[in-house]
Amino acid sequence: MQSHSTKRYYAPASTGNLSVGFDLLGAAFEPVDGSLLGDELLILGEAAELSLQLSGRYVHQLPAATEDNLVFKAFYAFEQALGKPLPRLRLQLNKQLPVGSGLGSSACSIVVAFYAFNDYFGQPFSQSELLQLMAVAEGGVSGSVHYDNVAPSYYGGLQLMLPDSAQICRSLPWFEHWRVVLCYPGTVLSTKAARAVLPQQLSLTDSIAFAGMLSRFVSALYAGDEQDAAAALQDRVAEPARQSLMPELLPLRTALSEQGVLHLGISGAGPTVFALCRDDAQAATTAAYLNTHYAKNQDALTAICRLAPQGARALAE
Ligand SMILES: Nc1ncnc2c1ncn2[C@@H]1O[C@H](COP(=O)(O)OP(=O)(O)O)[C@@H](O)[C@H]1O
Ligand SMILES: N[C@@H](CCOP(=O)(O)O)C(=O)O
Repeated sequence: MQSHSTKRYYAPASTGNLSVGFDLLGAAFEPVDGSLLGDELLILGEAAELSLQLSGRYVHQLPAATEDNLVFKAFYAFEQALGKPLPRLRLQLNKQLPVGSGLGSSACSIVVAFYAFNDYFGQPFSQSELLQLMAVAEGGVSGSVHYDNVAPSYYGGLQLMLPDSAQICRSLPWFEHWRVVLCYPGTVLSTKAARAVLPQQLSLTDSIAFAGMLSRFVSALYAGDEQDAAAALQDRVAEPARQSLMPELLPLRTALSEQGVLHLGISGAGPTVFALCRDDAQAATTAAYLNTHYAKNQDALTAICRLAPQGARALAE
């Protein structure tokens, strides 16, 4: 039961890379049916000890020890960054995103936690300071700092990372009628493991292709050229190395492409795939197709989404 002083916070799921922007591009998504696809954190009150209750559809995928939970770690990281002791909180994490899924699950818990602590303790950190704390925490999980999940989950929308810029990232335009079907098969693939297969170096040809395709995508978004934007969704960095971890990707892409789907790519580090659809009708048939041909077990999740304009936020109590 919630007490009167309970505060509720939420952060949305995100797709890192969006095929064309390895570690540099990420989008927050929300189901078109109005449901929430993301983690929720409740601050139930204050107490002598920090505590965390766990609930939600994917609670069974979380580490058994509370101390290993990223929400717990986020509290201590927040306190350390602040440089003064904070009152201990009674927390509840409603874990609605599968872990090791490619839906930015670790980032989502990190983002909702830092957002909640910053709000609860009177906004001691600016947005970009908070985002940096989130990215460092995410780097602790995946093995290297990358912003392509924390930035969209925090700010919402489609975010392009801006290396060496104080602003860190910037929102890009999007085609409002586009739909994205996210399909998580129900099997776990850790981001760390999926990063371990990546090449340590790119050839000059691949480097130019990577920069070129990302530029083409961004330029097409600004030009309002939907066809060219979809055509630019090509991954020259991670996908070639990760195909062996996701052998169903190419056959699924071929089948969906024959049905007119604009693109099928790996969401984050996988195993979730995202299908870019031109409208609601195509998204519905694509969701049914992926549910039949890619979902593996009861943990599987298929959602028809649109870009989430809003990221982390407080929910009505
Ligand atoms: N609240 C949490 N949400 C997600 N993962 C968590 C959480 N707390 C701890 N973890 C651990 O963090 C790691 C997240 O794995 P990762 O492959 O990065 O997931 P994802 O790709 O879905 O973000 C796992 O080892 C998981 O046990
Ligand atoms: N750019 C990262 C994105 C990882 O996303 P996740 O949702 O799988 O954690 C990568 O491709 O490694």
